[in-house]
Amino acid sequence: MATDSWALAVDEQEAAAESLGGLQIKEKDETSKAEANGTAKTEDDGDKPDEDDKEDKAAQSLLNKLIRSNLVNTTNQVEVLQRDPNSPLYSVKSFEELRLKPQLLQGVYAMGFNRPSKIQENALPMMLAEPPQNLIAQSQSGTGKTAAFVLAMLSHVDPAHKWPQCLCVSPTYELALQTGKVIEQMGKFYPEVKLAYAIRGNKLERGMKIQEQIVIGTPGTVLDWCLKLKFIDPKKIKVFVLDEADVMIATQGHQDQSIRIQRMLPKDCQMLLFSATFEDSVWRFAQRIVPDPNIIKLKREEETLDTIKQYYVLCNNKEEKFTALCNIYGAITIAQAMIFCHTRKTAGWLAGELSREGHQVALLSGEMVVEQRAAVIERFREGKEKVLVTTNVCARGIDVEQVSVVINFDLPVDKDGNPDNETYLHRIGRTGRFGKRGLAINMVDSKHSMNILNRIQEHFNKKIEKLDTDDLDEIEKIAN
Ligand SMILES: Nc1ncnc2c1ncn2[C@@H]1O[C@H](COP(=O)(O)OP(=O)(O)OP(=O)(O)O)[C@@H](O)[C@H]1O
Repeated sequence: MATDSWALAVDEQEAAAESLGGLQIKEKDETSKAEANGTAKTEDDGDKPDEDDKEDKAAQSLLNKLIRSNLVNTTNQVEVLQRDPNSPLYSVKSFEELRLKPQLLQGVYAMGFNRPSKIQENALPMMLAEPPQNLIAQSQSGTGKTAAFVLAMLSHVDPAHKWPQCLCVSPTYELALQTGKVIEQMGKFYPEVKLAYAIRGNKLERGMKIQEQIVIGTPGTVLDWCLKLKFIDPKKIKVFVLDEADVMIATQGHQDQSIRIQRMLPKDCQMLLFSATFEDSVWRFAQRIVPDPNIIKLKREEETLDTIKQYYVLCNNKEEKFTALCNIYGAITIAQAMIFCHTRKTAGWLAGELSREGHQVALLSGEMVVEQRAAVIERFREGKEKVLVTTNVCARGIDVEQVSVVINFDLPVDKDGNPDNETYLHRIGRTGRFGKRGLAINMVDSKHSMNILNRIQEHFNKKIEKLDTDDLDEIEKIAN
């Protein structure tokens, strides 16, 4: 299906992904994974839904970090539960109030932070208090948790001591590297403090002792370094951070390893745990890791369909859906659109067809590793491409504010073929705060998909209007 310009666009995307630097781009063994999963039946000629539809929390979290350049705004209030309810509740509105070391304040400002984020206002005074306080903090990705605990670790180390004093565990190698980068950035003007990575592949000579004051790594390697190889003396650790607890517990074995690490630490070691979500399993785990915690929670901003105009278009097959799409493009001006497909095959086909029609198309699908996906999204955000065709892989977590038109080329369904209301809302919903008007167009091509649409409509109790894409006047109206 590839046309020259399409092939060129893919080359450009791949080059962009490679130039992202820092992290290695790895090939994934998609074929064998897809074969292993070969039973799934879909509307698309037996084609399989994108492999990465399966929740991959670590990849999602990494993608979020790679594409995010700013704090996520929220109007919700922070909830604080103090261990000692009688002690005054401190919160700060500026970094100066924290009496940070000048080198660290310089680092914070060099990163472009003017004032603490919502979660940092309460978390930082607790984390920097004397005596140290334990903390469990939950808030969505992008609200400033990493920056907060990095600042706490850097504040607590004594650079004169050449041994590990702060230990941070992350669920994956890549996530550990990302946090390491923040430590390096924030500690830029504090060069006496050094950082070591306890990650697979980082082999040290037996018998040696680590001199770096901060160690960041994955639970298995950290445990080995403390217990088996004795590179780290856990009794000298003053601050223990467990990051991304929700991602951590999704991986077999990480929970036990983390608990075993925690048990080796001294009683007065400060324990800090962070999570983007707080389901019961995370909460139970958090309580095993952090004794006598203070708790800070920041609710996620709710998405709504209130400011969205929703339509559906009746078609018979994917070719007709494509024609309808072209008619829409012919009638209204669409600055940028995201188009969601159920399978990689449909997404690839559609991207090729659109490209043939002269659209600048970006394609996002499961065979790309996270860094490549991040690069494609980045290019789209910069406006280099006007249409982003994607499978479910990026339905979550990407926040492209300028996109006002979302097209469900296939309706979102879960693995059992039922309507996936949550994904529907997440794709087209907007937070009240950024209540820009949006347009959502759903393509319906069978009785089955009409049924899905009706159920989505019922679920949200919001009418989805029928749109006749052969009638140009009618299409023009929806843009007003
Ligand atoms: N006080 C602040 N002022 C401005 N920007 C900030 C501040 N704190 C953090 N940031 C920036 O906001 C973004 C999100 O912060 P951070 O990574 O700490 O959030 P997080 O809650 O840990 O999310 P994630 O788990 O996805 O990393 C980063 O780009 C970070 O540099």
